[in-house]
Amino acid sequence: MPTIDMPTNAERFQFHHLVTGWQAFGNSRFGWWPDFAIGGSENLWQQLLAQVTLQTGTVQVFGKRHSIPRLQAWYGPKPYRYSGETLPAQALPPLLDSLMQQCMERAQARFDSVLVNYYRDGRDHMGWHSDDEPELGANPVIASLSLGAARDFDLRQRQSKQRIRVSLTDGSLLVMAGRCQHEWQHALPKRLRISEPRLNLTFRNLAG
Ligand SMILES: O=C(O)CCC(=O)C(=O)O
Ligand SMILES: [Fe+2]
Repeated sequence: MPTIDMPTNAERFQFHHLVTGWQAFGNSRFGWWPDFAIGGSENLWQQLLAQVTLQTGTVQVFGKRHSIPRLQAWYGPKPYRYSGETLPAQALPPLLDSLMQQCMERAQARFDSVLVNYYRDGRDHMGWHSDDEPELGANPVIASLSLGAARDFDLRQRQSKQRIRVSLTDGSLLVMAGRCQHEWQHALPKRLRISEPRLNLTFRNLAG
């Protein structure tokens, strides 16, 4: 009988954690800096909410429109398309531009756009996906800056089902690079006991 290389339950549900700095899982690379914006995060929160226009959005699933479980805003030189909706191109407000420069330096990558997600409380969430829109290029680098309530962020390797869980704390920066968007999916699960809001900025490059 052929042996099937399936992970055991213990392997499947054992979470790996990230250490500070860069680390590789095969051809995927993660960068993790929990203290990236520590010190200024309270100010950032206030200023960002003043500069950013958050909107409710909808997605089309099997021909039906649903509102997405979070608020969002898009800034970049090109429109952002996802699940049947388009967010128009819009210049970055000054604060987002300066945060983008800092993230470029840390991530050693070029960015020109940012998707802002606002999670009103622990009910707001994001399901399993990869950031693999063709506009992002073959192996996109994505830098994710978090402010406000800490939320778990889960990653799962498509083939091995390996899992990583990282608590995206206030002021932290997570970078996904290499083959991450091919080999892994990620999600921000619901956390019903959390009543405080969270802001997340994912910097991306659409120019190519
Ligand atoms: O809010 C987060 O940390 C996840 C955001 C995300 O995965 C995305 O915008 O594609
Ligand atoms: Fe994502």
